[in-house]
Order: sequence, then structure tokens, then C-alpha cells
Amino acid sequence: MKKNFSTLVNKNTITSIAIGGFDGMHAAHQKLFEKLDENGAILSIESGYANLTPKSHRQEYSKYPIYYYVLDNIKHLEGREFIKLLKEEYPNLKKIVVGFDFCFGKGRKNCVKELDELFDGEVEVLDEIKLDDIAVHSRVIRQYLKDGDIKTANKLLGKEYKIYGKHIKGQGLGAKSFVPTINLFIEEFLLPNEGVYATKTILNEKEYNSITFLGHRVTTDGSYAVETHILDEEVKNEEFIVQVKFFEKLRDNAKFDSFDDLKKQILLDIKKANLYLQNL
Ligand SMILES: Cc1cc2nc3c(=O)[nH]c(=O)nc-3n(C[C@H](O)[C@H](O)[C@H](O)COP(=O)(O)O)c2cc1C
Ligand SMILES: Nc1ncnc2c1ncn2[C@@H]1O[C@H](COP(=O)(O)OP(=O)(O)OP(=O)(O)O)[C@@H](O)[C@H]1O
Repeated sequence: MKKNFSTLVNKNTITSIAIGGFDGMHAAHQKLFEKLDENGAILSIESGYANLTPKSHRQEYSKYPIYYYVLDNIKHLEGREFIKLLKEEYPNLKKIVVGFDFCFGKGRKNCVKELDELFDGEVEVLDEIKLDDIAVHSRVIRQYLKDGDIKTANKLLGKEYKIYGKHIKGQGLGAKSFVPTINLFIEEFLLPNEGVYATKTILNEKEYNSITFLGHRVTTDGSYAVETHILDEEVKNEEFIVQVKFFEKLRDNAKFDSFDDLKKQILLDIKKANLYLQNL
């Protein structure tokens, strides 16, 4: 995880900012950041809903320092007061970059027109960015993930969707009856829908091809689990924090009549994941 370095940057040096929620740090967000100058910064307004790139993970996806503002603490400000706050916080601010739908101030009464009127520097507004005719927004990406459409989600993100989890103890059944897995406890991150995915897993900064099951273990104890099996290598994981990148959904979760049937299916899944990942 890349540490937030905004505390190391003197706000007096900031000359341009991009403003928004920035959950996902997706392809459209990155287009906004391209409009910043070398003394740029990102102002991330926290509404409490971020689950694609929770706050503590966002800095990983930009070279610009990120400053966080809690929406509840600033939403009472009139538009003029918000701009005054920006001018006070960033005395050398010359440029503000936002998207076409940016609104601010009490009741979201002010949008890009008012921003231009109230701010005495340059305001750059980007038109809605689409990829293959799909508007790029955090809420749109969340829906693709919930539908298991990883390919489209990744296209809009401009990178593979990645989650962080904590290694926890499993049922102890995997290595004995199926294949060994790393069981994960996931907090804050949105999980794609139940099923089996071709993934890559990062342990101690090394990336391994892997296959990941998410869902209720309807064939065994019925409880919800996130489990990753590293392909082609025997790995004894000593890491507590594990990262999983999603590439493609291979199939839905299913209930099998016997452990044997599930094992046969898992071996087929592994073949499919290997084929997919080796051809990337
Ligand atoms: C590739 C893969 C696919 C899986 N598919 C299913 C499934 O379709 N249905 C299910 O109930 N469990 C599925 N599982 C979960 C197994 O039930 C689970 O690995 C087993 O219960 C062992 O759990 P443990 O690691 O906690 O011991 C799958 C696991 C893997 C690794
Ligand atoms: N597709 C897009 N095209 C241009 N600008 C965008 C686009 N998506 C977001 N922005 C801009 O990026 C900044 C961050 O916006 P925000 O965090 O609301 O993104 P979002 O992806 O639209 O989120 P949500 O789906 O939650 O509304 C804002 O200035 C917003 O106007």
C-alpha cells in the first residue's frame, strides 16, 4: 500500500487541484489528473461510500498528493464560502479541474457555471468521458462488479480491480479434500458477485497466477468465504495482508452433491484459469 504523502507537501506550493469523490481512481478520474500541473493535488471529498478504493488505498493510484475532506464537515458551506476555504487552504491556487457534473456548496446549488464565476483563476471542465459508449463513473463500475462483469469494470477502471484482505484461518478442508487456499477477510472493498474468478494474487510484493472463489460455500459449511488458490506453485503464505486482482469470472457459485464432484469441478476451473491467465 502506498502511504499517503499529502502531509509531506506544503499546501502553499499547490497551484492546481482536481475535486471530487474519486472512488476507484478510474479512467475518467485519471483524465482529470492529466490536466493538473506539476504542483497539482487531488481533493477527495469523503461521503462515506467509497468501496472501490477505500481512502487508505487511494494514493496508490496517483503521483499527486491527496487531501481528504469529509463531506459532512463542509456541506453546510455556501458556494462562495467553499471557494474562500480553498483559497485559504491553497493560497497559490491558480487552476481547478472538475468534470461536467461537479456541484458544490450547500444543497449542491452551485455547479460548473458558478465555479467559473466564483473562482478567480482558471477552471477546466471535462466533458463526460465514455469508453465504448459507456460513461465512466464509480457507480457504473460498482454495478459491473456486482454483475460479475470484470472485463467491463476493468476497462472503465483502466486497470484490474484489486482488493486487499487479511489472511484468516479456513475450515481446514481445502488442502485435504480440494486444493489448498488462502482464506481472506475483506473489509471496506466491494466484492464482485459470488463465483469463481481468474485472478492474480500478490504476496510479499510477488504476483502469482491464482483462482479465487467468492461466495457461500454451499457444498460444505454454507458460510461466506473469499478463498484464493495459487496456481502452479506451492506457496506457504506468511503474509497477513494479501492483494487479489480480478481478471475474469469463470463461473457462478454452485452446490455439488458430493465433495468429489466439487473437487472435479475445481480441477476444471483451475485448467480454465491457467489457460486464461497464460494467454493474457
Ligand atoms: C476454485 C474453487 C472453486 C470453488 N467452488 C465452489 C463452489 O462452486 N461451491 C462451493 O460450495 N464451494 C466452492 N469452493 C469452496 C470450497 O468449498 C472450499 O474451498 C472448501 O470448503 C475448503 O474450505 P477451507 O479452505 O476453508 O478449508 C471453491 C473453492 C475453490 C478454490
Ligand atoms: N465520466 C466522467 N467524465 C468526466 N468527468 C468525470 C467523469 N466521472 C467523474 N468525473 C469528474 O471527476 C470528479 C470526481 O467525481 P466523482 O468522484 O463524483 O466520480 P464518479 O465516478 O462520477 O462518481 P459517482 O459514480 O459516485 O457519481 C468530479 O469532478 C467529476 O465531475
